[in-house]
Amino acid sequence: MRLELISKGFGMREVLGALTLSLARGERLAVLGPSGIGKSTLLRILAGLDTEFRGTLTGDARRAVVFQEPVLLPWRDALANIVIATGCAPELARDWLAQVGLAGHEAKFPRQLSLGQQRRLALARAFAAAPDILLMDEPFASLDGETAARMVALTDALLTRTGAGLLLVTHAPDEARALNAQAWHLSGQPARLQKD
Ligand SMILES: Nc1ncnc2c1ncn2[C@@H]1O[C@H](COP(=O)(O)OP(=O)(O)OP(=O)(O)O)[C@@H](O)[C@H]1O
Repeated sequence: MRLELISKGFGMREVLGALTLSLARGERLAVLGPSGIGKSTLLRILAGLDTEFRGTLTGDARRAVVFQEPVLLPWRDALANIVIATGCAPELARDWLAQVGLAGHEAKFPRQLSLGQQRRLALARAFAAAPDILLMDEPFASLDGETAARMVALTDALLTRTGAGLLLVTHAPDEARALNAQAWHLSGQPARLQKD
């Protein structure tokens, strides 16, 4: 997957300036920067969720996105949340639930799960889609320290096991380090990407 961005703005305001970013399976990249700089905007472009930009996005990598809020279907149980979103077989969904430590929680509804468990369900759903690249937007924010550390370790293990690439948007350099992700910084107005 390769993005050659000329610019991205909202209305008259240019948020992102020219930048080039390539990412393949097995590669890990973290995009850091202050609040409001354009990190989520960049992730949404890479995810294919925002096509209103000047530039080109090329490649046929399968992508899955994990947002800060788990964005689950409230009236469907954990298993159905994965099956409906990905179209995968129930057995595969069950296997992914087990891999994120949610075996036995298949029939629970999102409101019956803690925030940490909901985040793990969202992670299982993302991996069940068999992505080449996992795009994560502040996925560890607002979890307590221990839960966040466990989730980072789990993400690291699943990325290694599946060979998926990672683009992580975060405020936290230590998350990038813990995931062995190369850190890039967004700064300036309009924002540019700089290697650490
Ligand atoms: N749909 C939109 N319409 C108008 N402006 C927007 C829209 N989405 C984002 N922006 C603006 O673009 C800028 C970048 O926003 P973005 O959410 O990408 O920043 P961020 O770096 O992800 O911030 P945070 O770390 O707080 O999530 C902000 O000034 C924001 O107000």
